[in-house]
Amino acid sequence: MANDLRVAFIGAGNMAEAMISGIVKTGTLEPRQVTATNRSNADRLLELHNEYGIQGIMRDKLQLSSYDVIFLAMKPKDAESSLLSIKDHIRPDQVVMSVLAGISTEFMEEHLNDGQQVIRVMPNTSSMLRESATAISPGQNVTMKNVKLAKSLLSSIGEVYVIEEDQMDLFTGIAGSGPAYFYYLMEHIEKTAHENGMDVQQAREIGAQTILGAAKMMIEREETPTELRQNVTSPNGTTAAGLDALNENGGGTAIKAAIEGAMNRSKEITEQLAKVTVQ
Ligand SMILES: NC(=O)C1=CN([C@@H]2O[C@H](COP(=O)(O)OP(=O)(O)OC[C@H]3O[C@@H](n4cnc5c(N)ncnc54)[C@H](OP(=O)(O)O)[C@@H]3O)[C@@H](O)[C@H]2O)C=CC1
Ligand SMILES: O=C(O)[C@@H]1CCC=N1
Repeated sequence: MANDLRVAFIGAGNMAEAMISGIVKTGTLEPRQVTATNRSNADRLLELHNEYGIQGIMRDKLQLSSYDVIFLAMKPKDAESSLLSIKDHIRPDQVVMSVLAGISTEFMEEHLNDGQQVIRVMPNTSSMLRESATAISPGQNVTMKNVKLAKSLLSSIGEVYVIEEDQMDLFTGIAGSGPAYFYYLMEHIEKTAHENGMDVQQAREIGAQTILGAAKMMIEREETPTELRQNVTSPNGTTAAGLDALNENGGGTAIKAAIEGAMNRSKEITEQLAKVTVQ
């Protein structure tokens, strides 16, 4: 990565930190190449500076023209005002990468000047450990050079997938929101283990190692998840009893509902913002 590349984050919350951690701790960028901004929370900026060595400055002090990449990392409700606030302070050769759920490249392009380069990005908080599943969908004006830049920058926080934008809501339901489903699963593993007499910390380690092992099997082995599940399941054994209980209690339906619930919320954000803009 070029050592004169400069990246600014507008919005220095959880997602920005997860990305900054991955980018800086892997040495992909030097801390001096990264700036994070907030509108009002100065303590947070100091915290990020102390932890990662990056620059933290208030949003109104940010010299936008000095950055090659501008990440938008505030909440979707603040997208429109943020886009309008950067619109006339950036050049067409700078690229705006947004991690905001439900904010389309079309919406970004409409709120920026003609020809502006934008990329929609959906990472997840596992960026912190370089284990994100991150999707990118380039807008219509982006150069191949900047798509490559996005891929190499984001590969420092995990795997990168270039997808069609019409799959972005679904990707958000699976991968952007996905870590939370596994944390929820773990909360219930811990609770059940505790109710049955196990120490919570020990249950956490055992549960996490089990999820990690299963994830690695799916990544590294050739068998499908169905074959892997069948390999665990002895006839009339313990797994069969567990899976029967999962099915009887709507396990599969709940997983589908979670993914589609998040996906539909992403679509809804897009639609709500389009309405606000038209009014
Ligand atoms: N958390 C996650 O797992 C993921 C989140 N995302 C997306 O990332 C975005 C941020 O989420 P998250 O980090 O969780 O949110 P947070 O609430 O943790 O962070 C948002 C930050 O943005 C700042 N902010 C808000 N408006 C502005 C503005 N106009 N200019 C500068 N800074 C601003 C806030 O500080 P202040 O109020 O001081 O300005 C705050 O620090 C969301 O759009 C979400 O959809 C995407 C993938 C995963
Ligand atoms: O909950 C949210 O809206 C964000 C987007 C994906 C994960 N967190």
